[in-house]
Amino acid sequence: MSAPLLEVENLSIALSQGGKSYKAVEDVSFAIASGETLGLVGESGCGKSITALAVMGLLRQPLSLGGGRITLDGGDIHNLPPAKLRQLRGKRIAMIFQEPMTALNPLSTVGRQIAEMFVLHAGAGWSEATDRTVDALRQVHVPSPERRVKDFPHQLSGGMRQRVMIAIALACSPDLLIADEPTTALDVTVQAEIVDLMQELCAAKGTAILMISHDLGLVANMCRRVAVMYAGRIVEQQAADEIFERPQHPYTRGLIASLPRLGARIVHGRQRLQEISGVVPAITAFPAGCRFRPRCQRATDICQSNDPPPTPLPEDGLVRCHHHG
Ligand SMILES: Nc1ncnc2c1ncn2[C@@H]1O[C@H](COP(=O)(O)OP(=O)(O)OP(=O)(O)O)[C@@H](O)[C@H]1O
Repeated sequence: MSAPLLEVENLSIALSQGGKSYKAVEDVSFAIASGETLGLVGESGCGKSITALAVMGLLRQPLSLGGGRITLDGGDIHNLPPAKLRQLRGKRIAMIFQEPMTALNPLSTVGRQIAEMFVLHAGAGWSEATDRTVDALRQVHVPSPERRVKDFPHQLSGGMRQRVMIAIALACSPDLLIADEPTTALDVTVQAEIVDLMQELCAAKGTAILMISHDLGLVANMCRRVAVMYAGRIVEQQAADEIFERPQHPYTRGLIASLPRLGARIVHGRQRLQEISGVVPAITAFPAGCRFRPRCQRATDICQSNDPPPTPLPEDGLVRCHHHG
């Protein structure tokens, strides 16, 4: 891989609760090169979103940076003064969230919210920004953009709002887009359109993507590499096709088995999917040894007593399991 654009090294995120400190995320490392796509996948509560917040420099109490380094082009993000960090967000790193309604200002027209990006981050005047806004809406295939700029977020459908979020995020051609479950709240047909659009625009602008999702199928389809997260740690990281061909961690296998497949057995009109039994443990109750042990069919004594260290796999991959393969 060429020199990384973003490098996250041994990231830990601390959670303060009831006078105690817990590690919500521990020893997480990954890198993304310019224009590359990396998927971060895992069930709800594994620590994907707070990892993204750490990359954006947006961790707030009770969460804080517990250790490690996050660098963009070699510069430590967390050492930047607040004003520089604000500049970096939007201009170099942009983020799209699951529910655009919470990220958009309900009291401001969508046109104004896009134009602000050009004014704040690209030094444009308001009249130039307004012209560029219409173009930006056209790029994300919003019909009649000249009229839509005057709409407020509640006047748009969920899919159109997410297109507006993409227009805002990509307005200044950022180096990195972090997309946190960007399609989860949308209808399946709209989901595919939004993913295609995001990929197409990022490829045209050379923007790298950190795609966060619980859906391994979606992530593997659109990303070159995939990092699988479980209970605050990356348990496997590999090229996307390798993850499907040769999954190494029992958790990754479980995620694959729970994906709907074409041609799979249909029982009572529905596909029977294999769910991973049990739930992700709470941060305050991570089990000793391997954190996946209570849910793992391969677990043996060593999994209870010893935390599995990261084992290197070919092509910069890694797995954390005593019985991988
Ligand atoms: N502000 C907060 N205060 C306390 N705990 C938090 C806070 N934010 C997140 N957490 C906890 O941190 C853990 C990881 O949360 P995170 O949102 O990163 O998970 P996730 O993998 O992105 O799942 P989801 O898709 O549901 O957001 C969860 O146990 C969550 O309850």
